Amino acid sequence: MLSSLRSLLSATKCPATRRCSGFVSRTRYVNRLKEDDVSCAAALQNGRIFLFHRLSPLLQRTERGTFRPAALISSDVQAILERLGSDGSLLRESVLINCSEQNQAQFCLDVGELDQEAVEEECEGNFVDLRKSFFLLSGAEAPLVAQGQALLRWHQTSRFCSATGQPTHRNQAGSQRVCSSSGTVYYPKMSPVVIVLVSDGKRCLLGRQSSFPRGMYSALAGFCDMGESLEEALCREVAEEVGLEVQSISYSSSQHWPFPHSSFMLGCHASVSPTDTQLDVDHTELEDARWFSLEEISSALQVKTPPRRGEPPVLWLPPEHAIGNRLITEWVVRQRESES
Ligand SMILES: NC(=O)c1ccc[n+]([C@@H]2O[C@H](COP(=O)([O-])OP(=O)(O)OC[C@H]3O[C@@H](n4cnc5c(N)ncnc54)[C@H](O)[C@@H]3O)[C@@H](O)[C@H]2O)c1
Ligand SMILES: [Mg+2]
Repeated sequence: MLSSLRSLLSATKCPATRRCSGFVSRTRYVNRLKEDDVSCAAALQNGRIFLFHRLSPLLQRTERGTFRPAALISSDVQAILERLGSDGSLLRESVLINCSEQNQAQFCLDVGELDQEAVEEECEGNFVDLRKSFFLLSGAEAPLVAQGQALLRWHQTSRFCSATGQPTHRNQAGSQRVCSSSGTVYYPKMSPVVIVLVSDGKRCLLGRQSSFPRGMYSALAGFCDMGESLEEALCREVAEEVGLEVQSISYSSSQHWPFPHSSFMLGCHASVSPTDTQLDVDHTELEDARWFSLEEISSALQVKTPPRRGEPPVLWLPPEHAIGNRLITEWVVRQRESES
């Protein structure tokens, strides 16, 4: 089990290899901004800002009718805030996200204290709930918006030290908060979640929670317990949710996921014996879980928009930039290879 995890880990592409020169300097620049408040304040003056309103990102419609998150110039945001009656100090609450390939620092800012419609009119866009945004944005943009929302949420819920009850203060980048009384340093938190596509060699296993949109199924997922390894969490979740014992595991890839808060999704494939596929679904966790054939999954991958109200139910899968979709697509590729 562990050897297959190791071999897949070594074969997984590093994000830097997908980029051309400049990755190292950009990475070090972002790191410097996290440590140096003066440099970060200067970067903010020339940076790009992604606006949110009560954690919903601002999206603009493109000429092609698609959507993109609005990356506003810092000075434009400052002018808009002033026109809408904010004293200008709000801009300094921006939180550093990253640095673009054009070497511009990227920040996020929640303008929830301003009138939503007035900001939308000024910015020629709309604040769209993050779940809905995820189905409207492309693969490259959704993670940026998710990261921004996760950081803003963490700041909004970490204003006080959980040990002393005293206020915490952030650095300029927003990469940490410090208790004003004890000096305890807090960093943004994530919850590790294992997501696994189980296969019996011919079919793959998908489940749905009652909260999922109608017709949607995904790979099994669950939060890791304190002290568990990834492999232990995976075996426990599969046993708990569908009553199966996993035989082997291989690692695929990972992803930050903003729901319900900040999850760190660790994606794996797992196999069960073809003679041990009888499901015993825990209906307190899952509304349904079923085995699906390659044909069923292949046609579901073609469904790009969820069925409208009143239309007959149809199997559809998580959006392309969700790791669940990636695991399912990898399984389809492997099945086709093994059958050819
Ligand atoms: N990106 C993707 O493709 C994809 C696909 C499927 C699921 N997911 C995500 O995986 C997450 C976990 O899946 P799940 O809901 O089946 O988990 P789960 O099976 O562990 O069940 C959720 C329950 O676990 C408990 N729990 C334990 N630790 C928790 C923590 N740190 N935060 C919240 N609840 C905790 C709670 O009681 C909660 O109701 C979901 O939030 C979902 O958004 C992502
Ligand atoms: Mg689960």
